[in-house]
This record gives sequence, C-alpha cells and structure tokens, in this order.
Amino acid sequence: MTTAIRPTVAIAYHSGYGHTAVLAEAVARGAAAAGADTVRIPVDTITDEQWAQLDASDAIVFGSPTYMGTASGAFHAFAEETSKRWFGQDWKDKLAAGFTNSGSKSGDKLHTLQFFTVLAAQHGMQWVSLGLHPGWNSSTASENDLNRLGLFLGAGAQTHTDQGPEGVHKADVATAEHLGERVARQTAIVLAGRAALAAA
Ligand SMILES: Cc1cc2nc3c(=O)[nH]c(=O)nc-3n(C[C@H](O)[C@H](O)[C@H](O)COP(=O)(O)O)c2cc1C
Repeated sequence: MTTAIRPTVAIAYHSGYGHTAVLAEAVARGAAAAGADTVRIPVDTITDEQWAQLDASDAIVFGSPTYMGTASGAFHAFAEETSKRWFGQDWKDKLAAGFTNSGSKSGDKLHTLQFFTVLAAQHGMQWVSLGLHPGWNSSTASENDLNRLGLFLGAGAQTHTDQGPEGVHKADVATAEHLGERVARQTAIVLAGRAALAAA
C-alpha cells in the first residue's frame, strides 16, 4: 500500500495594509487544493511556535509588498533573523518560492523577487519559478489573464494605491493560487524522489 505524500507548505509573509495578505491566502488556497497542508505566518509578529513551523515545513513561500523597490523593512528584519538558521543550513533543500505586490504596474517588483531568490539560495533552498507564460501581452490578450504582469521568478500583483485589500486584482489572486498549487506539486515530487532513493 502506498502512502499519499502530503507536503507542508508554509507561507512567510508581511503585509502592511492587507493587500499582500490577500495573495498569501491565495497561495495557501492553491497549495491546499493540490494536497498540501499549509500554514500562513505573518513575519512581523512571528512567534517561537511559528519559527518551529517554518523549520518543520517542506517548502516556504516568501511574500512581501514591494516598498521602495525591495521587500518591506519588516520582511528584511525577518530575513536577518533567519540567519540563525543559515549558520547550520537548517533549511537546506527545502523548496522556496515568492510573491509580491506593488502600487505601480512594475513598481520594481522584480527586485523584491530577486531578493527572495538570493535569500533562498543563501539557505541552500531550491527555487520554484512561477511556471506560466506571460499574459496580457498581445492585442487579443486580456488583463484578466493569468500572469498578466509577465513575471517568471514568482507571482506578482499590482493593486491601485487608492483601493483596499478588496481591490487586489482577481487575475493576480488566481496567479498566486497557481503558484501555491505549483509549489505543492513540485514539493510532493521532491518528497517522493527522496522516499524512493531512501528505499532503493
Ligand atoms: C513605504 C512604502 C513604499 C512603497 N514603495 C513602492 C514601490 O517601490 N513601488 C510600488 O510600485 N509601490 C510601492 N508602494 C505601494 C505598495 O507596494 C502597495 O500599496 C501595496 O499594495 C501595499 O501592500 P500591503 O497592503 O500588503 O502593504 C509603497 C508603499 C509604501 C507604504
């Protein structure tokens, strides 16, 4: 009898005004739909118990608004705190991915995603890209396309600065759900491979 592989996907995120939190929920929803157990951890109020949840997870998805062209100060403070795990490479070989949200169409979101990839690499984690073609890039395309902002490293969202969390674009929410699904599936594949190697 085979045992179903059920990865644990943690979402470690910051959201100053609730917009990025909508994406964190979407990532969790997507991962759960693909068979993962999920935990959402707001990094600005992280507790010892939540650090332990990160340590126990198979994958960590990093999320932050883009502030001044990079992740928020609260996320950077969390990233510095992860150095305690870096010394022992405690998160090595976990899977990692990322998402961000900004007020401008570009808003320099790419830099935030690149920061996440470097953070993941410092920990020896394996990066999972978005895995979608760009949307909304032809005369027949729509702003409701998945990956409408055309990022590859992770999921990106743009939310008008005069709107609250209810204004997060539905296509960006769907793109974040896709990322969660993809992370859960890729993590299950890696766990299955490790189990097969251990049994060989
Ligand atoms: C301090 C600060 C800096 C910001 N810097 C940027 C920026 O560099 N690029 C951009 O497009 N939007 C920028 N914004 C807008 C936010 O990215 C945007 O409002 C986002 O939806 C906030 O998400 P949150 O509610 O999860 O914090 C900035 C907002 C703040 C408060």
